[in-house]
Amino acid sequence: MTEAPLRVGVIGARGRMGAQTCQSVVEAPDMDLVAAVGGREWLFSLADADSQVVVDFSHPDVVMEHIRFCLDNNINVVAGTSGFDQDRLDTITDWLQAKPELGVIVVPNFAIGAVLAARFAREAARFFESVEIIELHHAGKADAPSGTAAATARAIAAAREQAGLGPGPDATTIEQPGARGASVDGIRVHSVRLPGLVAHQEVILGTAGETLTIRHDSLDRVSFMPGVLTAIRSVPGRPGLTLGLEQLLGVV
Ligand SMILES: NC(=O)C1=CN([C@@H]2O[C@H](COP(=O)(O)OP(=O)(O)OC[C@H]3O[C@@H](n4cnc5c(N)ncnc54)[C@H](OP(=O)(O)O)[C@@H]3O)[C@@H](O)[C@H]2O)C=CC1
Ligand SMILES: O=C(O)C1=N[C@H](C(=O)O)C[C@H](O)C1
Repeated sequence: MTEAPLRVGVIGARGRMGAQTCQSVVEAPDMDLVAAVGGREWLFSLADADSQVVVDFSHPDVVMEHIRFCLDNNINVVAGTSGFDQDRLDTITDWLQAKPELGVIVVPNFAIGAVLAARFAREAARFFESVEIIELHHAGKADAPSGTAAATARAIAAAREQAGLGPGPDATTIEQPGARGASVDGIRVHSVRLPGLVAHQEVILGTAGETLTIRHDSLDRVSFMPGVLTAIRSVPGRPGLTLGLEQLLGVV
């Protein structure tokens, strides 16, 4: 017996990622796109359409409200929107206690190369005195630093702490505000915004006499789609909160 297609809704459907996601869901033989909404005013149509999974590519200011709405209406969530910190993840975990059958997957970056690059950076972190991140994105990006860079920085900081490494040597005594980038858990993150870019990140590690650069480039938003479809297929069978694609792809 063939299974019925998964009923999928998309929030942020008119946006860069939302539009690409709608197209990929329509093309997937095992999914039906049952609702495609811009924002808050049409959220109810996700429930009316009996969505099983909702994918969110909206804005950091509203994504939590969207997740809450979905859980209240018994819908699993794949959240690709940026802006998640530990407080937000803890809040989702609290909400899920009342809905133990539902799943939420929060993914900072759906591109396989980005997932691998973050893993390689985490592995390399303990061998180098210093590390900084440069992330480069299109000029329309809502936030800085990127969610990918923030997640990478947090993972690197945790790996450094576990290895007993303190702050890297940094002799800057005079600097203009911002010149050294933002500090995420003590890791410097520099954000570049330019028309022509899509989504790019370099992790540069340095120690005596050598550097290692781990770079990933998304040149087209199709790079995110295999990961998005994997998360949609997985979430109904993964109750609770899942952070990142690593477990789904076996990159652990
Ligand atoms: N996890 C990943 O791999 C990726 C994540 N992202 C993230 O996805 C998010 C969206 O990116 P992108 O598609 O480029 O952004 P866009 O600006 O192109 O699209 C955002 C969409 O969200 C809607 N939206 C914006 N603000 C609100 C609001 N206040 N309330 C309701 N809806 C709102 C917009 O609606 P309207 O059209 O009506 O303005 C639009 O449809 C970002 O956080 C980005 O960082 C992006 C790429 C990959
Ligand atoms: O806004 C984007 O474009 C992207 N956002 C995500 C992020 O903030 O990390 C993922 C990717 O970098 C593209």
